[in-house]
Formats: sequence, C-alpha cells, structure tokens
Amino acid sequence: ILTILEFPDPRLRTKAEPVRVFDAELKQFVADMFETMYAANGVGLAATQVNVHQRVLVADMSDERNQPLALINAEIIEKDGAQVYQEGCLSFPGIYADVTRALKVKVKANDVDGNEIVVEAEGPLAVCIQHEMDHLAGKVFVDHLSPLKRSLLLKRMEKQRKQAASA
Ligand SMILES: O=C(O)C[C@@H](Cc1ccccc1)[C@H](O)SCc1ccccc1
Ligand SMILES: [Zn+2]
Repeated sequence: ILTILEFPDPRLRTKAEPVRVFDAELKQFVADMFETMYAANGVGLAATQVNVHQRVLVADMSDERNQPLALINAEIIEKDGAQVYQEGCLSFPGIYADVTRALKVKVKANDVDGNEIVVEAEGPLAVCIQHEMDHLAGKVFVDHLSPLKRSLLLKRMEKQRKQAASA
C-alpha cells in the first residue's frame, strides 16, 4: 500500500514524466497502485498522488471492483460534449464539488506492456480519466472551481482535519 499525498502537499503540483521503460518494475508499481486505490475505496488513482512522477493512472469504476484499467502516457485525442459530476479526490478527504468536464473522451495510451491502445470513455469513466490526467499535469479538481467556492471547501477541509485531529 502506497501513501497518498494530501493537499496542500506541493508535490501534488509536480508534472509527471512519460514512461519510457516497460519492465517488471513498472508492472509491480501498477499493481501497487491498484492495491492502494482499492484499499482507499477510490475509483481512480494517479501516480502523482503517491509521489511517483511518471505518467501512470489506474481506474476501476465497476461495482464488483473487477474492471481494472491502467493507462500509461495517456493523451486525450478527442473530446466531446460536457457533463457536471460531483467529484471527490483521495488527496482531499471529505470534500466533494461539482466539476464540469467533457462528456466523452478518446484516449491514446500504452498498456503495461508498452502496446499502444485507444480507449473511448464517456460518463463517469470519462470524468475519472480526465481527473487522473489532471493529477499527472499537477492540477487538482479544486483548480476548476471559482476562487470563492475553492476557499469555502478548503476551509471546511481544514475544519474537518482539526476536528479529526482533536477527536
Ligand atoms: O483522487 C483520485 O484521483 C481518485 C478519485 C477518482 C475520481 C474523482 C472524481 C470522479 C471520478 C473518479 C476518487 O476515486 S473519487 C471517489 C472517492 C473520493 C474519496 C474517497 C473515496 C473515494
Ligand atoms: Zn484526485
């Protein structure tokens, strides 16, 4: 299980580097990412969140937790439409906010063996992929909010943290 960085950790602002070597070590890292995501009840996780600055993201939106998707060096090659989705983030425990993102995305990526794949996603999976790709670019979901909304949410997160600390 890897440690997930929590905002405002500045390392969350790091831009991830492309993966160039597709070896057993990468496979082990991807397995560790899935283990960490499942343990945290997340539906997605970006390498940036575990302080590894390589373009790796994992996701599993299925209820049975049996549809793992690992995208390496993902790039959005087409996007379409718009949707509002109430997002959470493992790096911002306890806060959720509506974010508008593309409804559909077509993504070119590598699988863990280095083969090129194209994934078309829409709805929640499209939201998740865009959310994780933001992480890999050093962006976090509150960056999409108005300054007022962002400050209200971050104040509430701080309050929850203080309460949890004193509890
Ligand atoms: O922090 C992450 O990137 C994981 C997100 C992925 C996600 C965010 C927004 C929309 C779809 C997926 C979390 O899995 S969101 C759900 C969540 C949040 C906090 C704690 C547990 C689960
Ligand atoms: Zn997140």
